[in-house]
Amino acid sequence: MIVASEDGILASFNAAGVLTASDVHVARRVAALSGTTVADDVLLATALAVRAVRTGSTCVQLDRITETIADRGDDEARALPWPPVDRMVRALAASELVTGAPTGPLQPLALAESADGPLLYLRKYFRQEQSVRRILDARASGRPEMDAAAVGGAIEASFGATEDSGYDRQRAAAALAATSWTTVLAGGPGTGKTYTVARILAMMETLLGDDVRIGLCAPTGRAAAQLQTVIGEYSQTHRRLHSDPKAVTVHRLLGSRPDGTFVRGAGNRLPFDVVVVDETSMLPVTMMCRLLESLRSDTRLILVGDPHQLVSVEAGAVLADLVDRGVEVTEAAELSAAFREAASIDDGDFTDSERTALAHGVITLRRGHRFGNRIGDVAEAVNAGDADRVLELVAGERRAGDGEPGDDPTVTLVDPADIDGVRSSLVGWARDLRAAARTGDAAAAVAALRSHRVLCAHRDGRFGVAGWSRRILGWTTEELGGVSSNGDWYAGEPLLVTANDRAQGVYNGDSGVVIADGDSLAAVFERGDDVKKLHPSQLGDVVPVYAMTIHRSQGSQFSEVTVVLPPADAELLTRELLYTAITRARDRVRIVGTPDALRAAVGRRVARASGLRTQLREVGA
Ligand SMILES: Nc1ncnc2c1ncn2[C@@H]1O[C@H](COP(=O)(O)OP(=O)(O)OP(=O)(O)O)[C@@H](O)[C@H]1O
Repeated sequence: MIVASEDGILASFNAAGVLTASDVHVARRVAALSGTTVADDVLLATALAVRAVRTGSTCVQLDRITETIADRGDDEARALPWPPVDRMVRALAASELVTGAPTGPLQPLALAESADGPLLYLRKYFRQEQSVRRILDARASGRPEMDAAAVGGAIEASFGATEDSGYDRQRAAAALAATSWTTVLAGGPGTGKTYTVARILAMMETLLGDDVRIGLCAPTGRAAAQLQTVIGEYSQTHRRLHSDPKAVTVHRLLGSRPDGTFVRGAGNRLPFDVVVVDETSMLPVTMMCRLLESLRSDTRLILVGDPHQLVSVEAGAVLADLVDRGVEVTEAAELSAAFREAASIDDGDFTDSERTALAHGVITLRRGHRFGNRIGDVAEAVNAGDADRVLELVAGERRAGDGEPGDDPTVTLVDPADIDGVRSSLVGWARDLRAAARTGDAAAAVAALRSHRVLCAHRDGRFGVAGWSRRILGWTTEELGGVSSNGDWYAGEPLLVTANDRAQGVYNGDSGVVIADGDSLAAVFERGDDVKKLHPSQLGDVVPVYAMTIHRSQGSQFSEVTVVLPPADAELLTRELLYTAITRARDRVRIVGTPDALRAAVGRRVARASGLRTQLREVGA
């Protein structure tokens, strides 16, 4: 939207789409805090800092602004009157918005020097990031006193004896968690992060006693419910966990109040001995900061997640920053003797960069336990940004009778003009779903539901969820017959929950299916090996789901996934998005899109600026 009242420097940036109307308004309000006229360079920099937060960064990396914003093949943005960076930095360093005015303490901006060049922050995010850094550094400066032999014994008790003498990263993760105050447990989907967490908790009980207080949390209600299911199943099957911890959202753990404040904080810390955060990649810096401030210094913190996945829509990608930071830090990194002994490892087991990461409490699981190698190989090539390799691995879709089935069909690229194969697969999916649902077989219905899912980058438009849902409904109606037209549920209808409902135990992003239930209908949701059944009147916010956004699919798994790519120039189409979509599948992936779109996705990264990866020096502090 164009801001009609804006006639200064921001107008052309607004007209070119670099700044939104809200960026302009917020920047003007921030600038007004100085009480004097603000130089154009400072005003523009302020608006770019506001824009940075809107697009998920905690700061703007000033010497990369034209690169990250203008060089997206957008001539209009490139032709804007971008000021020279050094002039902008000088103006900022002298600005009262950065230094504070003699008349008052207001300093809404923070300017810092870093190895990544000058960074400009809205001060709130600077403070949060600094707080995260300070607390993590303080926690890393000491280690829990542990008897290595006891830790080794507890690991063996919870993971079981092993004959394999090689380096086992899951066991090493447990040794790290026992001997560090903060552990980052990273890994792709299906690498056994949750499997390892369950065993780490059992190990902690052995080491710290059955009355150890464990806090389990995740950024979303659904992720928390999933964590709970896996830990609960582990506890039941292995009869090991005595403390019966309950997983909640991070907000709930911290006691969030309706006014946006929290019960927990530096003055009222959490009572736990061990806190586990799952799906940490989705945790924004604001919540990470609040969580860290609420921890006692002798609480072990285990941050679990996949740093390559899509991150929170709010500012900050703390997990990815911590993983990168672990690898990039160059000072000599020492592994603790207790860790070495408990994990029974020697230096020959890993590379220098892995050693540095371990010394900073970061361990990355690498072995996939869920899907075949081909999906893992494609995901790895996507992460590495190797588009040629991705295209090599992704076979063209072959139709019946098309000749020799030479290539591995696990991951295929489907020409958007030729989607007959996708159509028949989806009609087959809907047929199985209806058949299972009509007999009232809940287990078969949820199995059919998870056998295929269409994932789109966008919500609206031809390539989005709206367009594809219409298309799939059209195909199924044509081939399988119509369903109720008055908006009532029908047996075999796939549903998506769109808001958390703790009372019923369903969460935003959960999918379920309607089945026959005697003379009536019920909705069923998969919960680990169990099924949750709810009556229509118990469900508020649900919509039919024939396709869903990749964002919403985070944390879900399907046997088969069809990924719809938007055109190559869609800004949303990024490496992280493609990676997240592909890794939702266990057995098969179809990518509907052109080779150009696939290349564009692999090439475009979500650029999230932050100062957490490097050392900072505040200018004018
Ligand atoms: N060492 C192991 N031995 C046997 N099975 C394993 C091992 N590690 C993991 N698994 C199994 O592999 C599957 C995937 O593990 P898990 O769910 O813990 O992975 P994850 O990394 O948490 O995945 P996601 O991030 O997708 O939730 C599970 O069925 C788990 O039981």
